[in-house]
Amino acid sequence: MTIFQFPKDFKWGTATAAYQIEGAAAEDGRGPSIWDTFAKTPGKVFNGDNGDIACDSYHRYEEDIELMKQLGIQSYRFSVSWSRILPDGDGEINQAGLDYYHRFVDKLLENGIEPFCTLYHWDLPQTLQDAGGWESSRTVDAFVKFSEIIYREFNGKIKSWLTFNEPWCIAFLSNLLGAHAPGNRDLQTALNVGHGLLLAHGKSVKKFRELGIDGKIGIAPNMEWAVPYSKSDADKAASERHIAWFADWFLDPVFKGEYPPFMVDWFEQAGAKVDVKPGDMEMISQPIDHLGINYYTMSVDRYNPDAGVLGFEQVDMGLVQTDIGWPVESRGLYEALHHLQKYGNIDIYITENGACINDEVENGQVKDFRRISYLQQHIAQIHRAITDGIQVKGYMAWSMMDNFEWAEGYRMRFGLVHVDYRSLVRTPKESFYWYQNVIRNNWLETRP
Ligand SMILES: CCOCCOc1ccc(-c2cn(C[C@@H]3NC[C@@H](O)[C@H]3O)nn2)cc1
Repeated sequence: MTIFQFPKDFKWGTATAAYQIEGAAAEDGRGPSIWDTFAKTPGKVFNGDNGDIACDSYHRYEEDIELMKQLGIQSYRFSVSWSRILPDGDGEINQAGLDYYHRFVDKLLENGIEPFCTLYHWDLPQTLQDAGGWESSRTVDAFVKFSEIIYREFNGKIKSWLTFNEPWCIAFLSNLLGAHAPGNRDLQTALNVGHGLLLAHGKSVKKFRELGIDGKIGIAPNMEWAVPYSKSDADKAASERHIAWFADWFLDPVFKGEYPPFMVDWFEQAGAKVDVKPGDMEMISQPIDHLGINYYTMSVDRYNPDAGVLGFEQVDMGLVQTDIGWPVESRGLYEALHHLQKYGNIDIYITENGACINDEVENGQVKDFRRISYLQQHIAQIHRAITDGIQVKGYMAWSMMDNFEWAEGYRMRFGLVHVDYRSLVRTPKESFYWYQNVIRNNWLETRP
């Protein structure tokens, strides 16, 4: 057996997002978001599932926080529903929305749990989408207004902040691949959306500094590690495009003030170009304090000019897969963390990592041993990176509880806690108790 001791100030946590757990979609003044619209568009979400009820955490947050306390986490990552605060995106403030998040954050603090807040986790108010979405300066300005309201309201209560969750999903999954809301399938739109959200990020960070908010702020890209299928230059270039598509396309602007030139060229060959205005890149590259990284899987890539805009296909190498079909390869997390060092040795939080394992409750238990194996492998790789001097400061398992997994609806379960969506009964899984032990010890034990 090996013991991996973590630094004494390492933060163990879990993560969720508003639309995925809250429910109460039209309660207390909340306005519709693009996910309310998308989920109710036939054929977009498995089984026609939507977030009307979800885990009903809007009403059950005290029970959820009790489970977090039992788990022993130091930090809980959540997101704010923008359309609960500004129902039409940039108009009148809905005080009931602010009141809810005060009750919620106060309950976390009462229980000694640090609130780690994501401002934007995909639920754009529909009125802003109707007005052009992230391609429009109105949405960019509205995000700055929304973030300023939350900064001012929770200054002193919330000290860890993220502007955007998974820019790749917001820009490309949602506007090139069409798999997520609003479901566009156009490369130029995707590039415009990516630039819009980066501008909003930079302007919001600038506002955060101007207000003198007591805390730290960053952004949370999702990363997929990729290796070439063969030694050919074409396959090597394909895997490099894959990695850059998810990470560098957003992190080069934030840290270097420019898009990665080789990707700019690749997209231009595909007929699309970002319209960068004077001052944009200076605004986007406001210094940040930490980086959230969401990691789930890695890929073996082969060049294929017919395989979509990026010209790579993922080769099935027979790896164990989770129930959503993602290969399990924890070494990709280690490699991804080293890849990020080119931006400097910035504080990094693993803001999402977890496994889709769809085990159900049997005799009051959920024996999700495959999730334990996944978590153990990935946490071990984090320890390996820390040993190399990489500043990983925390780990937030995705997810605290089973929830609405976007286009997959409720069939895909990532939670440490099982949710029965009919009764809304929560049942801690075996992985909950395993993680509780890791947190209590602040070390990981590999099985003998
Ligand atoms: C038409 C082609 O479609 C291909 C699907 O391609 C992807 C890629 C990546 C994802 C994905 C999902 N998650 C988990 C979430 N992260 C944020 C949190 O809300 C979790 O629910 N991470 N990445 C989904 C789909």
